[in-house]
Amino acid sequence: MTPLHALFDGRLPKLAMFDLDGTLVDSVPDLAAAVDRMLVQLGRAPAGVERVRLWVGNGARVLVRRALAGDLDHQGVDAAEAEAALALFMDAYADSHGLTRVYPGVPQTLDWLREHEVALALITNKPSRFLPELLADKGLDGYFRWIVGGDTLPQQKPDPAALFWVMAQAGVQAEEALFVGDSRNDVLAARAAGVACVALSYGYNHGQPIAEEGPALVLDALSALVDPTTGAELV
Ligand SMILES: O=C(O)COP(=O)(O)O
Ligand SMILES: [Mg+2]
Repeated sequence: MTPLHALFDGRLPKLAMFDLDGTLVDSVPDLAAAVDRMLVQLGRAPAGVERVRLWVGNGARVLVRRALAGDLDHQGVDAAEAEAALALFMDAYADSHGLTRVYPGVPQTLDWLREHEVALALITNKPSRFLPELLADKGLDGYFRWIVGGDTLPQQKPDPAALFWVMAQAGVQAEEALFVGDSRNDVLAARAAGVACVALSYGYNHGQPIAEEGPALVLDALSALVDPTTGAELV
């Protein structure tokens, strides 16, 4: 039995919803390059990859505010300055996917799920304008029947709205659905939607172990989800 079967009482979910950054792709090098370009254009010091890794997860607007504040807690950032900086970041990040890598085992796992007739969806806080080209460039287009970007709905994760929207489109109940992510936002959104959450340990959770957020299962590689030999245990 695979860990996925174990999560669903020996069956498979009808729908698997995926986070993108930190789950399917390691996008921090490109995000950091764009953040640093923005900071330098503003006459500030670059932040560097390691700090930007701590700040990714709540979409571009919050990432820019964190970069301006130099801190995860982005209090006191001037709203007009943040909007101007966001425009610089959006320009800098456009079409820059060259340093972004697909994590090991991702295409194989998506293929497996597709072969087993699990419907697939993508729910990311990344602005939607970046998605078509990024997904195509990384060979991840064509898998997802529904794609929700950070600006597709008024709410972003950790709000569960996107999960509810996709489940309604798919005609699937929460008990028949899975969410796979890397951060606290993903675990919280899944919990609020009543959906089982699998988390990847390698992603970006603001420097904290994702196990602390209490997902149903933590994996070190996505392929372990559908591998009957891993012996992964439910937590
Ligand atoms: O762009 C972000 O901040 C995070 O995107 P994600 O929801 O795919 O992790
Ligand atoms: Mg993520």
